Amino acid sequence: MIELSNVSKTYFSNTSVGKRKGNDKNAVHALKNASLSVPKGAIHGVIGLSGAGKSTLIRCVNLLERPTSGSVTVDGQEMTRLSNAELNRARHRIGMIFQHFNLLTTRTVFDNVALPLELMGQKRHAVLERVIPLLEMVGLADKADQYPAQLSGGQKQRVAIARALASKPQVLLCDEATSALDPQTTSSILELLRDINRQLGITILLITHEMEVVKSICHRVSLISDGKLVEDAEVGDFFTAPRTQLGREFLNDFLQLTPPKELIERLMDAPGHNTHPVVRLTFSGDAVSTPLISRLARECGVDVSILQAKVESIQERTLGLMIAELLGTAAQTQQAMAYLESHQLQVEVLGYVQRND
Ligand SMILES: Nc1ncnc2c1ncn2[C@@H]1O[C@H](COP(=O)(O)OP(=O)(O)OP(=O)(O)O)[C@@H](O)[C@H]1O
Repeated sequence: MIELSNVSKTYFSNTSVGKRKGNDKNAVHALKNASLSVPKGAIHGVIGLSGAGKSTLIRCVNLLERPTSGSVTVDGQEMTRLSNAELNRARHRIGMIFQHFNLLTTRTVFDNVALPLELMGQKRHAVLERVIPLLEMVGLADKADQYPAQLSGGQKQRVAIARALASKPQVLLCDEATSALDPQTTSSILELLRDINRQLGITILLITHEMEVVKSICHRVSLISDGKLVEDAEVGDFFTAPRTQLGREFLNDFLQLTPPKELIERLMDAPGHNTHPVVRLTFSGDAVSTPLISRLARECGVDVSILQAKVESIQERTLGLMIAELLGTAAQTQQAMAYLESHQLQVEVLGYVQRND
């Protein structure tokens, strides 16, 4: 449904032709050869740090930003080749919501939702027939005559969602749609988006910097870093086995499983006299319910001192995480790590600590 093929976007500080040819030292390469494929009916998340290029990417889908190179295809139509008139028509099939809602403050709730229909030249009775059910769907039928200033953040986003759906789009783009909302309102908006996806079959592409959003509603996720898409995975896989260091950092921040500060201060990069490895273990699937830690003691002669542990449920997959110190000789701890890896645990050595006992 949405295909980005080698999309790059460079912002030039100076629009002169000579500078555009590559001499502009202040040019920002916000997207670098990004390729992405979102099938019909999917909810796809793009996660990344601030400045990574998320907004640029999502705005390239409906050409609010025109890519510098590459192609964007939505529902079989190559957006990057359309004339302005064709692009306007194509945009009716792509709804968009924003972090700060972008409602017109001088229009009522009803009139905000009606706006895209009016712009399409629809008659009043057709507008009425479309807007009332939309307001019912987002739970705001009783607020039709109110103005945005009279609404909460969550209610404003509901109006924005109804407005985005007014032209019966097949794709909904969500630009940090819940970032300005508290956690409870965030989950109610995410639930609404999930319902819209299920009931109307609308394909959703969302950008976020929050793992919770990805965990709650996405089927698949891409990780963006410095303008490049560096991971693309099923959500369950991303949460159980991120392939990049940045992916692991997002996961660790989300799970808040970092070694205690006191331990970090004592961690050494390399093993030394009387040191023991401190490891972060990630396990999923069968490994969660297997008593591997007690087997380490029996089979490798290694004691395990557990410093932190957590079990999370992510879209019907169970994920276990643990930070532990492995106590034994160098040969024993090596054997223990190999044993864990052979049972599909991911083992990351965080460093080494000295023990004097
Ligand atoms: N109109 C613009 N002109 C020049 N540079 C821009 C423009 N828009 C974005 N950038 C730059 O492009 C890079 C990517 O910005 P973008 O807004 O896409 O990132 P983001 O991941 O959405 O960040 P955030 O989460 O902070 O909104 C940044 O370095 C940003 O400063």
